[in-house]
Amino acid sequence: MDHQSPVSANGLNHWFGEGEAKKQVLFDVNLEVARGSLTVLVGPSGSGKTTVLTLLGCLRDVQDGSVSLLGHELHGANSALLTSLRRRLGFIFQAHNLHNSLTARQNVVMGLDVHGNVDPAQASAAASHVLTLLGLGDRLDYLPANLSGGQKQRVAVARALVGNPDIVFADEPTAALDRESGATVVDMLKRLGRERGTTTVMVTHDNRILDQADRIVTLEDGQIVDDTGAISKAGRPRD
Ligand SMILES: Nc1ncnc2c1ncn2[C@@H]1O[C@H](COP(=O)(O)OP(=O)(O)OP(=O)(O)O)[C@@H](O)[C@H]1O
Repeated sequence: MDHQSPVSANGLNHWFGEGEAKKQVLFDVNLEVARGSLTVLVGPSGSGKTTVLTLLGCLRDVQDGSVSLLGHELHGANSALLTSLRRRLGFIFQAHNLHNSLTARQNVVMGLDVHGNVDPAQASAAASHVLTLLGLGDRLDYLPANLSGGQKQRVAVARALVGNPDIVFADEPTAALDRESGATVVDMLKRLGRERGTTTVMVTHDNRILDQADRIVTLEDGQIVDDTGAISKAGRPRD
């Protein structure tokens, strides 16, 4: 049915700044991600990981080269297309941006708002379900102020996943999590990959995730210098 890679970059270059200060930060990045896989971007600070993630996730305009997302070219895409594509994506960032006046469950329901008319009872049930899977079944009606950092991060993960996104983009999603919570999040992403074909692209330094990744792409100075794990394989080759 869907033989196309859900996300790919071809000859991707990117610059920040203007005039004298203009600086190229990505150089000819080529990447094709397999549906349902967990791909991890690693590399030193400043190597371009977040820039790649935000370009693939249509959070930044493509300046040069091509990004194909769910079969659509992002270079030159109009805002209507970008908006409709973003509805099919889930984002997990380190700064979890929860609404402080809303409960955990209400925050997760917000993740469904982009989908328009969702029955409130169904939305609430879906939010409860995902939060429970992430070990927060007894915290549904807590405000963020009464949750730990790790619990808040799991609420943010639930919010990203509740709408059944086709692709999840995550930037250090487990940094604030203890071992067990981190494992729960990764297990869930892997399971969604197997069962629903959800594709995850993640920036992380977390060794526990590297062990589970189907593919590890290493960036240095804006270039891919290593790419471990073939697109057609479900499991990363072990060395
Ligand atoms: N908004 C911006 N304006 C100017 N330069 C930027 C901007 N964002 C990133 N950069 C520069 O682009 C390069 C790549 O940054 P990026 O954040 O993508 O790297 P990273 O690998 O994600 O780093 P980290 O691991 O520290 O988050 C760095 O040199 C950074 O200083």
